[in-house]
Amino acid sequence: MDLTSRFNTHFRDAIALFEQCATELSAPTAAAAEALFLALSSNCKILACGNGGSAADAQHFVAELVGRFERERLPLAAVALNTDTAILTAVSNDYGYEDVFARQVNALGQPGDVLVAISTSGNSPSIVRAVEAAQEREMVVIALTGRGGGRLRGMLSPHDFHLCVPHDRTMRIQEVHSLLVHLLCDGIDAQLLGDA
Ligand SMILES: O=C(CO)[C@@H](O)[C@H](O)[C@H](O)[C@H](O)COP(=O)(O)O
Ligand SMILES: [Zn+2]
Repeated sequence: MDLTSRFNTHFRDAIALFEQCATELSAPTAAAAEALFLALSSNCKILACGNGGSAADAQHFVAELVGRFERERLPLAAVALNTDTAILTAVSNDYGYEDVFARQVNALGQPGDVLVAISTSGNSPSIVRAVEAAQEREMVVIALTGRGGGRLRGMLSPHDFHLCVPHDRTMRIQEVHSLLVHLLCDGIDAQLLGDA
């Protein structure tokens, strides 16, 4: 097995996708970063959720906001909904896994808050329900998806933001999501602290 050649193909596929995303996603990601800054400036908060690798992305995003990204600044109001094992197990056990994030959105979400919903397929029921709950609570939704956006595509309103990676492979989509998380952090800090 020629792993070197295999990995070379991965690098080239990732480079081509990042090139395409630079063209297609820079503007919508800038708009999403502006919405996040506006919410934080209005004393609203950010909730983030995802499953599996996307759960890690949601935690990563929130850690950059509550801790810091590249520059010193005040901590920012953000919560990852996929981190508290007592809540995750209780809600899954008592209501079903589909409600695991929606229940927390209903507990914490206020009008003007932002839900960052991360799903490579756009079809995970727990994420779909979280988005429904956020919309019922008049929150703004920023959806990071792939594969055309799945069910989430048809649910988003003109006030929401859809960052859909134009690829069908989960690993490739997640690689771009990881960059998008950093761009959103960079965009918030640039608006807070100026260009650096
Ligand atoms: O990271 C990976 C695969 O690369 C997995 O853990 C993956 O995130 C899980 O299968 C998720 O449950 C997929 O959910 P979603 O992205 O379709 O919402
Ligand atoms: Zn993964």
